[in-house]
Amino acid sequence: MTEPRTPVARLTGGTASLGGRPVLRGVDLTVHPGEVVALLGANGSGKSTLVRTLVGLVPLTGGTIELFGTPFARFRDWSRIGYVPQRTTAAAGVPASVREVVASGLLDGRRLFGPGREGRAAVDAALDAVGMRDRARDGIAHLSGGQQQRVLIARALARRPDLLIMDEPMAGVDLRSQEVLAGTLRGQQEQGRAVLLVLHELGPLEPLIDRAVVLREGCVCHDGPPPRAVGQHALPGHDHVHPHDDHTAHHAGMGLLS
Ligand SMILES: Nc1ncnc2c1ncn2[C@@H]1O[C@H](COP(=O)(O)OP(=O)(O)OP(=O)(O)O)[C@@H](O)[C@H]1O
Repeated sequence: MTEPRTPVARLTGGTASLGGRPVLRGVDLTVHPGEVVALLGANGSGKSTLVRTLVGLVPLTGGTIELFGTPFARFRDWSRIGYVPQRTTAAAGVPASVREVVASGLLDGRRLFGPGREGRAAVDAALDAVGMRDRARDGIAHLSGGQQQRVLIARALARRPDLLIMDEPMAGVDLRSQEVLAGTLRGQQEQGRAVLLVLHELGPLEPLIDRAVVLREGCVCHDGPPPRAVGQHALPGHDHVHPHDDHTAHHAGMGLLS
């Protein structure tokens, strides 16, 4: 008999409030090793809040989180988790080079993760993985939105995370960046590492998704196979608009997996 594998993340009965308003209202979510899980739902359904509770950016008001089998309060092994936040235009004001941003992904608490040479190799590998090695010395502010997204993915990949969490990585990015993202998902899958990604629709990533969890008004209304072909737009209550969606993803996305 095989040992049941410890989930990489488990949220049980999770509740959270923002600005005094309940945003998560009793959410159960489990991510197993090697799984690629999509978190779907309409604007404001609580997707970002959910992933932010998992990385400690939003406190739970009720329920429990376990990461790699360890209760949240005792979890210290943050280098096993990579987090790519929802992209904003804030990067435009950051005077850092691509390499510096990626290297910052190796900061673990107050110390650099690993010795210098090993750290540099990890940064190079992450830059290669997203096709940005040749831009390493460029300022992040000089990149397109999609390229900035790739740098943030590389920043998370530099840790070689066992759980990679990405919040709307497809929003408003170009075709090449979508391809990089799909390659990242495949790479994680092949290495038996888990991915949790917030998406507003499955789109061309659908074949790479093992399971979809759909939130509606802070509750899980579906947890199972990805809603096939018709995508998330067929789900009741779907009404998603995205502020930085430039429609590139929708028009160019079909070439993603070819
Ligand atoms: N800092 C905040 N203070 C108060 N309310 C907030 C705050 N951040 C988010 N909210 C509200 O919490 C709810 C859930 O937001 P959240 O960003 O988790 O949803 P989402 O499903 O990720 O939405 P989107 O698809 O638009 O990113 C929304 O109604 C939002 O307006």
